[in-house]
Formats: sequence, structure tokens, C-alpha cells
Amino acid sequence: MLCVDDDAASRTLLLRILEQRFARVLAAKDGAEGLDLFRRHGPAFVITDIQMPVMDGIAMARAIKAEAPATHIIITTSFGDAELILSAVDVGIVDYVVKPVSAERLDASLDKCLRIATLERRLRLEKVRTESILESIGDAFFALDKDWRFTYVNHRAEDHFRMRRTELLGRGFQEVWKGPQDTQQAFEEAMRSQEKRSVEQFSESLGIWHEVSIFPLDGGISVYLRDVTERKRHEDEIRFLAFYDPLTELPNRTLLKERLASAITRCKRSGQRGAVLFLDLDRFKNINDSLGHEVGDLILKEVAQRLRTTLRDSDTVARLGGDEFIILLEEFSHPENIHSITHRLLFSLAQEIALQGYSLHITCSIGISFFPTDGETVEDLLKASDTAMYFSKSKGRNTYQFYSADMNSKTLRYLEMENALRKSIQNQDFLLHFQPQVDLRTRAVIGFEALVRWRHPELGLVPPDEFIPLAEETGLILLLGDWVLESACRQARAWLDRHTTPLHVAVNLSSRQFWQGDLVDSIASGLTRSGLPAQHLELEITESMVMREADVAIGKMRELADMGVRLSIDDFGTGYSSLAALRQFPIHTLKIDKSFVREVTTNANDAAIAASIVALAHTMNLLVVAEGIEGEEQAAFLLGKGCEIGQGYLFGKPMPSHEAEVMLCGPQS
Ligand SMILES: Nc1nc2c(ncn2[C@@H]2O[C@@H]3COP(=O)(O)O[C@H]4[C@@H](O)[C@H](n5cnc6c(=O)[nH]c(N)nc65)O[C@@H]4COP(=O)(O)O[C@H]3[C@H]2O)c(=O)[nH]1
Repeated sequence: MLCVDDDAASRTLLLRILEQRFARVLAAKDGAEGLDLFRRHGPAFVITDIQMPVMDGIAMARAIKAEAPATHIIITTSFGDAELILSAVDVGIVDYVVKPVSAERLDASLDKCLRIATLERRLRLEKVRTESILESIGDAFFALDKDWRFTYVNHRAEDHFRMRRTELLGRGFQEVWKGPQDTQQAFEEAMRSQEKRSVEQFSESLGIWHEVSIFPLDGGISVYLRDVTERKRHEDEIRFLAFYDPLTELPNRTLLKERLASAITRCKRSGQRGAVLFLDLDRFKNINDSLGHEVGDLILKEVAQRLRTTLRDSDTVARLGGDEFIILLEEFSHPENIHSITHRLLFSLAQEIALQGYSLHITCSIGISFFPTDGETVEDLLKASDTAMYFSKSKGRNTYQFYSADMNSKTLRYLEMENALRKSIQNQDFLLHFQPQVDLRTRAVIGFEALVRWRHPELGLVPPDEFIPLAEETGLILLLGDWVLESACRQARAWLDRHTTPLHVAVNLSSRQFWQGDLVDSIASGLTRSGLPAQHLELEITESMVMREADVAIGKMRELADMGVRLSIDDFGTGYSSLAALRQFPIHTLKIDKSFVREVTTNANDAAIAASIVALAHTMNLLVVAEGIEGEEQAAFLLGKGCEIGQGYLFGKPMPSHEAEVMLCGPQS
């Protein structure tokens, strides 16, 4: 504490009071001496008279405040020195005490002074703390006064503006701000309304997302710029996972549904049409199972890429999951263009995929529905194109089908049949009918063709044309085929045991049985289990079945022929024939298809075809069976052309085994 007074008595009085409260009290007799003591000792409190020689109290106070603004100064003055008091207040004194100074009044003033000092110290501490926080935070922070001038800038803000604090303080905000328009607007609103605002902005130049929080501050504003790039990236990732398939990066089901819904609305408004293509890869499961999921995934990615590049950017290609993709085509004015688009897709996918040393060929089946004609809701349209895709598969794959309303009932029937067929295979609800094959010259029965029938719980006996394709499609044919083969062999064995006729039994093989099952093994075990010698079994295969990969087929056929099994080509003439391949087939018999036999006596073409098949067979040392003979003229004609064996209603319809056995006992046999 420094006490300055030119009057010795007053000084002594003051010192006495002050020394009771302060540990150390310095005394000076005028302003100059006081200032000198102040400079040397730097006391926190000063009490001074105003009117003094050499330097008055106000001049001294001004000098002290200029050097140490935090110093607390009290003046003592005579009553009525109002002007002096006012100028002292301007200098920044804390209080004044009227002379003669009483102990109570001085105590009260000192209390006030100490309270203010404590408060100021606290404020200073608070300020330091706040500043250290503002400096240590990772966010840029700055404050602007009501005239848009910088009043505070932390070091992050320096980085942000790429300017030093000293350059920024006092400078106008508009001179340095280069942010986007809507952030600028938020600043103006906060300044005007003195209410909090916050916006998110992306800074192109820094590649950073900022959350900008603006608070009102003393007529101006304070601003935090928080770097939220990481959070944004995370949000983007979450959004990506919610709307995109991570493997192919195509839109997923959720996003597809959103886009389809808005496409439907747009098309309704514009009166144009859109299309939903449901695309399913053919036999993808086989690839996945045999080559592994890793290769499967690579294929899916490649497929996604091909679909994308085949279509326009504005078209949506989505992955529903598994090997199912959806393509959404919008507002095309010529719906017939869909043909060329679909062909392009099929072509693009059919190109070889070379992966990890494998050369793969992928095909797909596509179902197409149009909106709004085939449905006006997302669900209806997806269902319609799914149904059409299903039909496309049943048409033999690598093709496309347009949805039609009657497909729904067909699909339902198909699904019901599949379930029933599955159950029937477990329960063995099948039986064999046998159709005799006769020597055309003697009419003696020389064998039977075994034809399967399904004993359907509700529909009764179902003919094979109605369920063999389904059994093929679902793979159930492998189980069914084994059952047919073994049952036919057992029946033939039983007839051989009871009759002397040297007969054979002919069994139809389906394409899937031929190519997929362990054909040779299952035939061998069927023969062993039934005890039928191989030469009594004839296997009927079709040309189209074996022409696909003739070389491999010939290998399989040779193995069968080597076992002693007879092979015949069924439906000969109806498919694509390669005489060169036919020559190499180790076959025994050609069967003239019933479509040529039907009008063989009335249609010159059919007659010529039948005659040339017989001639061809003979040059190749093959037997010929004509099937579908219903009348004597047909039989006579074919016999006349040299055909040895006949099959058809004329000689007997397919019949249960006990009826067939009766024929073996008949006069001709
Ligand atoms: N209009 C007429 N038709 C006659 C005449 N004679 C025989 N048919 C019919 O012609 C079909 C001959 O069998 P497919 O050509 O091998 O044709 C068979 C065969 O491809 C297939 N199939 C039958 N059983 C089996 C089997 O066990 N396995 C396999 N994979 N396919 C079978 O189903 C097809 C149809 O068999 P089904 O309905 O039994 O029909 C039989 C038979 O009933 C005739 O004089 N006139």
C-alpha cells in the first residue's frame, strides 16, 4: 500500500489506520515521490490526496494507471471538489474519501477496494483460464464486435484464416471471410437477432467439413468452427451401408425401393413408361459351390461392373442380394427399345470372365415388367418382374420374358407342383407303365418302353410331359430317374424269369441325368441290384441332349456300351443332327419320332423323311423303331421301307405291368 499526502498530520492519521490492515505501507509527500515509490515497489493499492505540490494526485494516478492498469487507487479530497473527483474517476480510481478522513469511512472504502481487487483477480484468472481453453481446443474460435471487427482470435482461427492474430485483430470480417453463402447468411442473422445459429459447411479448399456455431456476444458474435470431417465421413459410411451393397457398391434394396417409388410418381406425371428388369444369374449356385465364395464374389463384382457400363448413368442398377440384380429404366419414349437394351445386357454378361485362371461364361435370365401398366406400387412391380424372370428361367435360361398377368397363376401352380413332386418322391408315389415294342413283320413283342406316371394325391395319374420338365428344373429328376431305372430293370428281370421271350426294356434318360449324375455308376448299380443282364436294358437319349458336347457325350456312351447296355436315339429327326457325330455314337437303335409317323401315309415330306431315316440307319447298321404307330397303313408303309420295329397304340398303349405281362403270353410272342 502506498499512501501519498503532502499534509504530515493527515499522512500520519492515514498511516495509522492503514498499518492496521496492510503488512507494508509506503508513504510519500507528493505525487512525484509517490510515483517514484510506486515504480520501485509496485504496490497493488494507492491512497492519495489530490492537491499536492510538485505533482498532484490525479497526474500521479494517471501515470500509475498507464503503467499498471490493475492498480487500485483511492483518493482523499475536500468536500465539494466535484470536478476533481470526476476527473479522478476518468483516470480510473476505485473510490474517494472526503477529508477529514474518518477511520470508518476509510475502512469502508478499503473494504470496497479489496472486494473489487478480489473480483478483478478472479476475473483475470477466469480470463486466463478461458483463453487457455480457447487456445487449447482443436476448434477455431474468434469473436467479432458489432462492427464486424475481430476482437479475439485463437491460434486455430489463425490457421483457418491463414493470417496472424495481429493481422486479424481489428480487421473487418468481410475482408477475410471466404466461406459459403449460407454460412454468411447465418452470421448476419445471428448478428442481427443476437440469437444462436449453427450451420455445417464444406470448405473446398481445405477439404474439411465444419460445424459453425455462432453465439451472440456483447452486441457482436463469437464463432466456433469445429472440424467434423471425421464424423461426416462416418455418417457417409453409415449412409452408404444403409443404401448400398458393400460388395458391388450398387444401390441395395432400400435405395432401389426409394428410387422406384419416385420413378413411378415421375412417370405418372409425365405419362411415360418405365421398366423394371429382374436379372438372375443362371446356375450361379453351382459356381459358388464348386469354385468357392471368393470367386463367386469376384464374379458378382464383374457382373455389377458390366451392367453399369452397359447402361446409362441415369439408369439404376441395384443388387437385391445373392445373384439377383434389378435394373430400373425410366421414362423411355419407345418401349420397344427394351429389346435392344436387354440384348445388350445378355451379350455383355455372356462375354468370357477370366478369373484366377478360370475362364467362366455367365448367362442370366431376365424378367421385365413395365410401369404403370404392370403395377403401380414398388412391391407389385418387383413381384411382376420376378415372376417374369422365373418364366425366363423355365424357358431355358439366357433369355428374357415380359410379364403377363396370367403368369401369376402359372407360377402358383408350378410352385404347388414342385412341393407335391418333392413329397411324392419321398413317398415313391410313382409307377411305371410299359408300352410294347413289336417286330413289325411278326408282331411279336420284343420289348417294352418304360414310361413313368405320377400318382398325384389329388390329380390322379399325371402324364410325364407335365412333370418331367419340373423334375428336371428342380434336379429331382436324379432321384426319380434312379427309381425308374431300378424299377424297370426289376420288372424286366421278373419277366425274364417267368417267360422265355428274349425281351429288353427301354428307359428314357433326361439331359440332367445324362450330364450331372454319376450316370455310369448309377446304371451299373441299378443293373446289379435288379440282377438284369446289361444287354436287356436300352437307354433312350435324345440328339439334342448329346450334341451339346458331343465329345464328352461319346465318352460316356462308350462306357455304357462297353457295359453291354443298348443305346437308342429318341425323337430322331426332330433336333439338330450332326451326321458326323452320329457316326461316332456307339448306338444300337434310332427311333423315328411320332411326329413323322402321324402323317406318313398322307404327307409326302414325312414319308420321305421316315424312309430316309430307315435308309440312314441301315447304312449305319442300326435298328429302327418307329413310334406313334396308330394305324395299319402306317405300319405297312414303314415295314415296306424296311423298318423292323414298331411302337404305338396299334400294338398297345402304355399299360400297367400286369397287363403288359399278358402280352408276353399272347400268341404272337
Ligand atoms: N399320340 C400317340 N402317342 C403315343 C403313341 N404311342 C406312344 N405314345 C406316347 O408317346 C410317348 C413316347 O415316349 P417318349 O417319346 O419317350 O416321350 C416321353 C419321354 O420323353 C418322357 N418320359 C416318360 N417317362 C420317362 C422317364 O421315366 N424318364 C424320363 N426322363 N422321361 C420320361 O415323357 C414323354 C411322354 O411320355 P408319355 O406321355 O408316356 O407318352 C409316350 C407314349 O404314351 C401313339 O400311337 N400315339
